[in-house]
Amino acid sequence: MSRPSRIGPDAALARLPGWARAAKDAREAITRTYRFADFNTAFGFMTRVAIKAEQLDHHPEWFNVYNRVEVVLTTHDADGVTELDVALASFMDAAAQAAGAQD
Ligand SMILES: C[C@H](O)[C@H](O)[C@H]1CNC2=NC(N)=NC(=O)C2=N1
Repeated sequence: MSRPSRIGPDAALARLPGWARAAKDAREAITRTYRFADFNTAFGFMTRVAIKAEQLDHHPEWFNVYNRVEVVLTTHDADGVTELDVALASFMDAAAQAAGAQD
């Protein structure tokens, strides 16, 4: 998936319960906020996602305060949402669940 083509947010969101259109963003992007037990758990999640992001060569935009991680995903190279965003979002959901995240 080196040159992903745009699938758009609706197709992505249909496969990603818990995710939403990033409404405050002028760009086409999807977002989800995870809450963990504490900072250590949140940062452990981010570390696992960072390793996956490097493998995919696809990187999240995210913001962390203590136990909260806000994520925005979009594919800069495609000017929109692609299969790479679905792949990274799905990995994040599994990692967050394994780390005991609450919505
Ligand atoms: C050169 C490198 O492959 C590109 O810049 C990659 C890196 N990570 C990326 N991450 C995201 N989210 N979108 C991209 O288009 C993107 N492109």
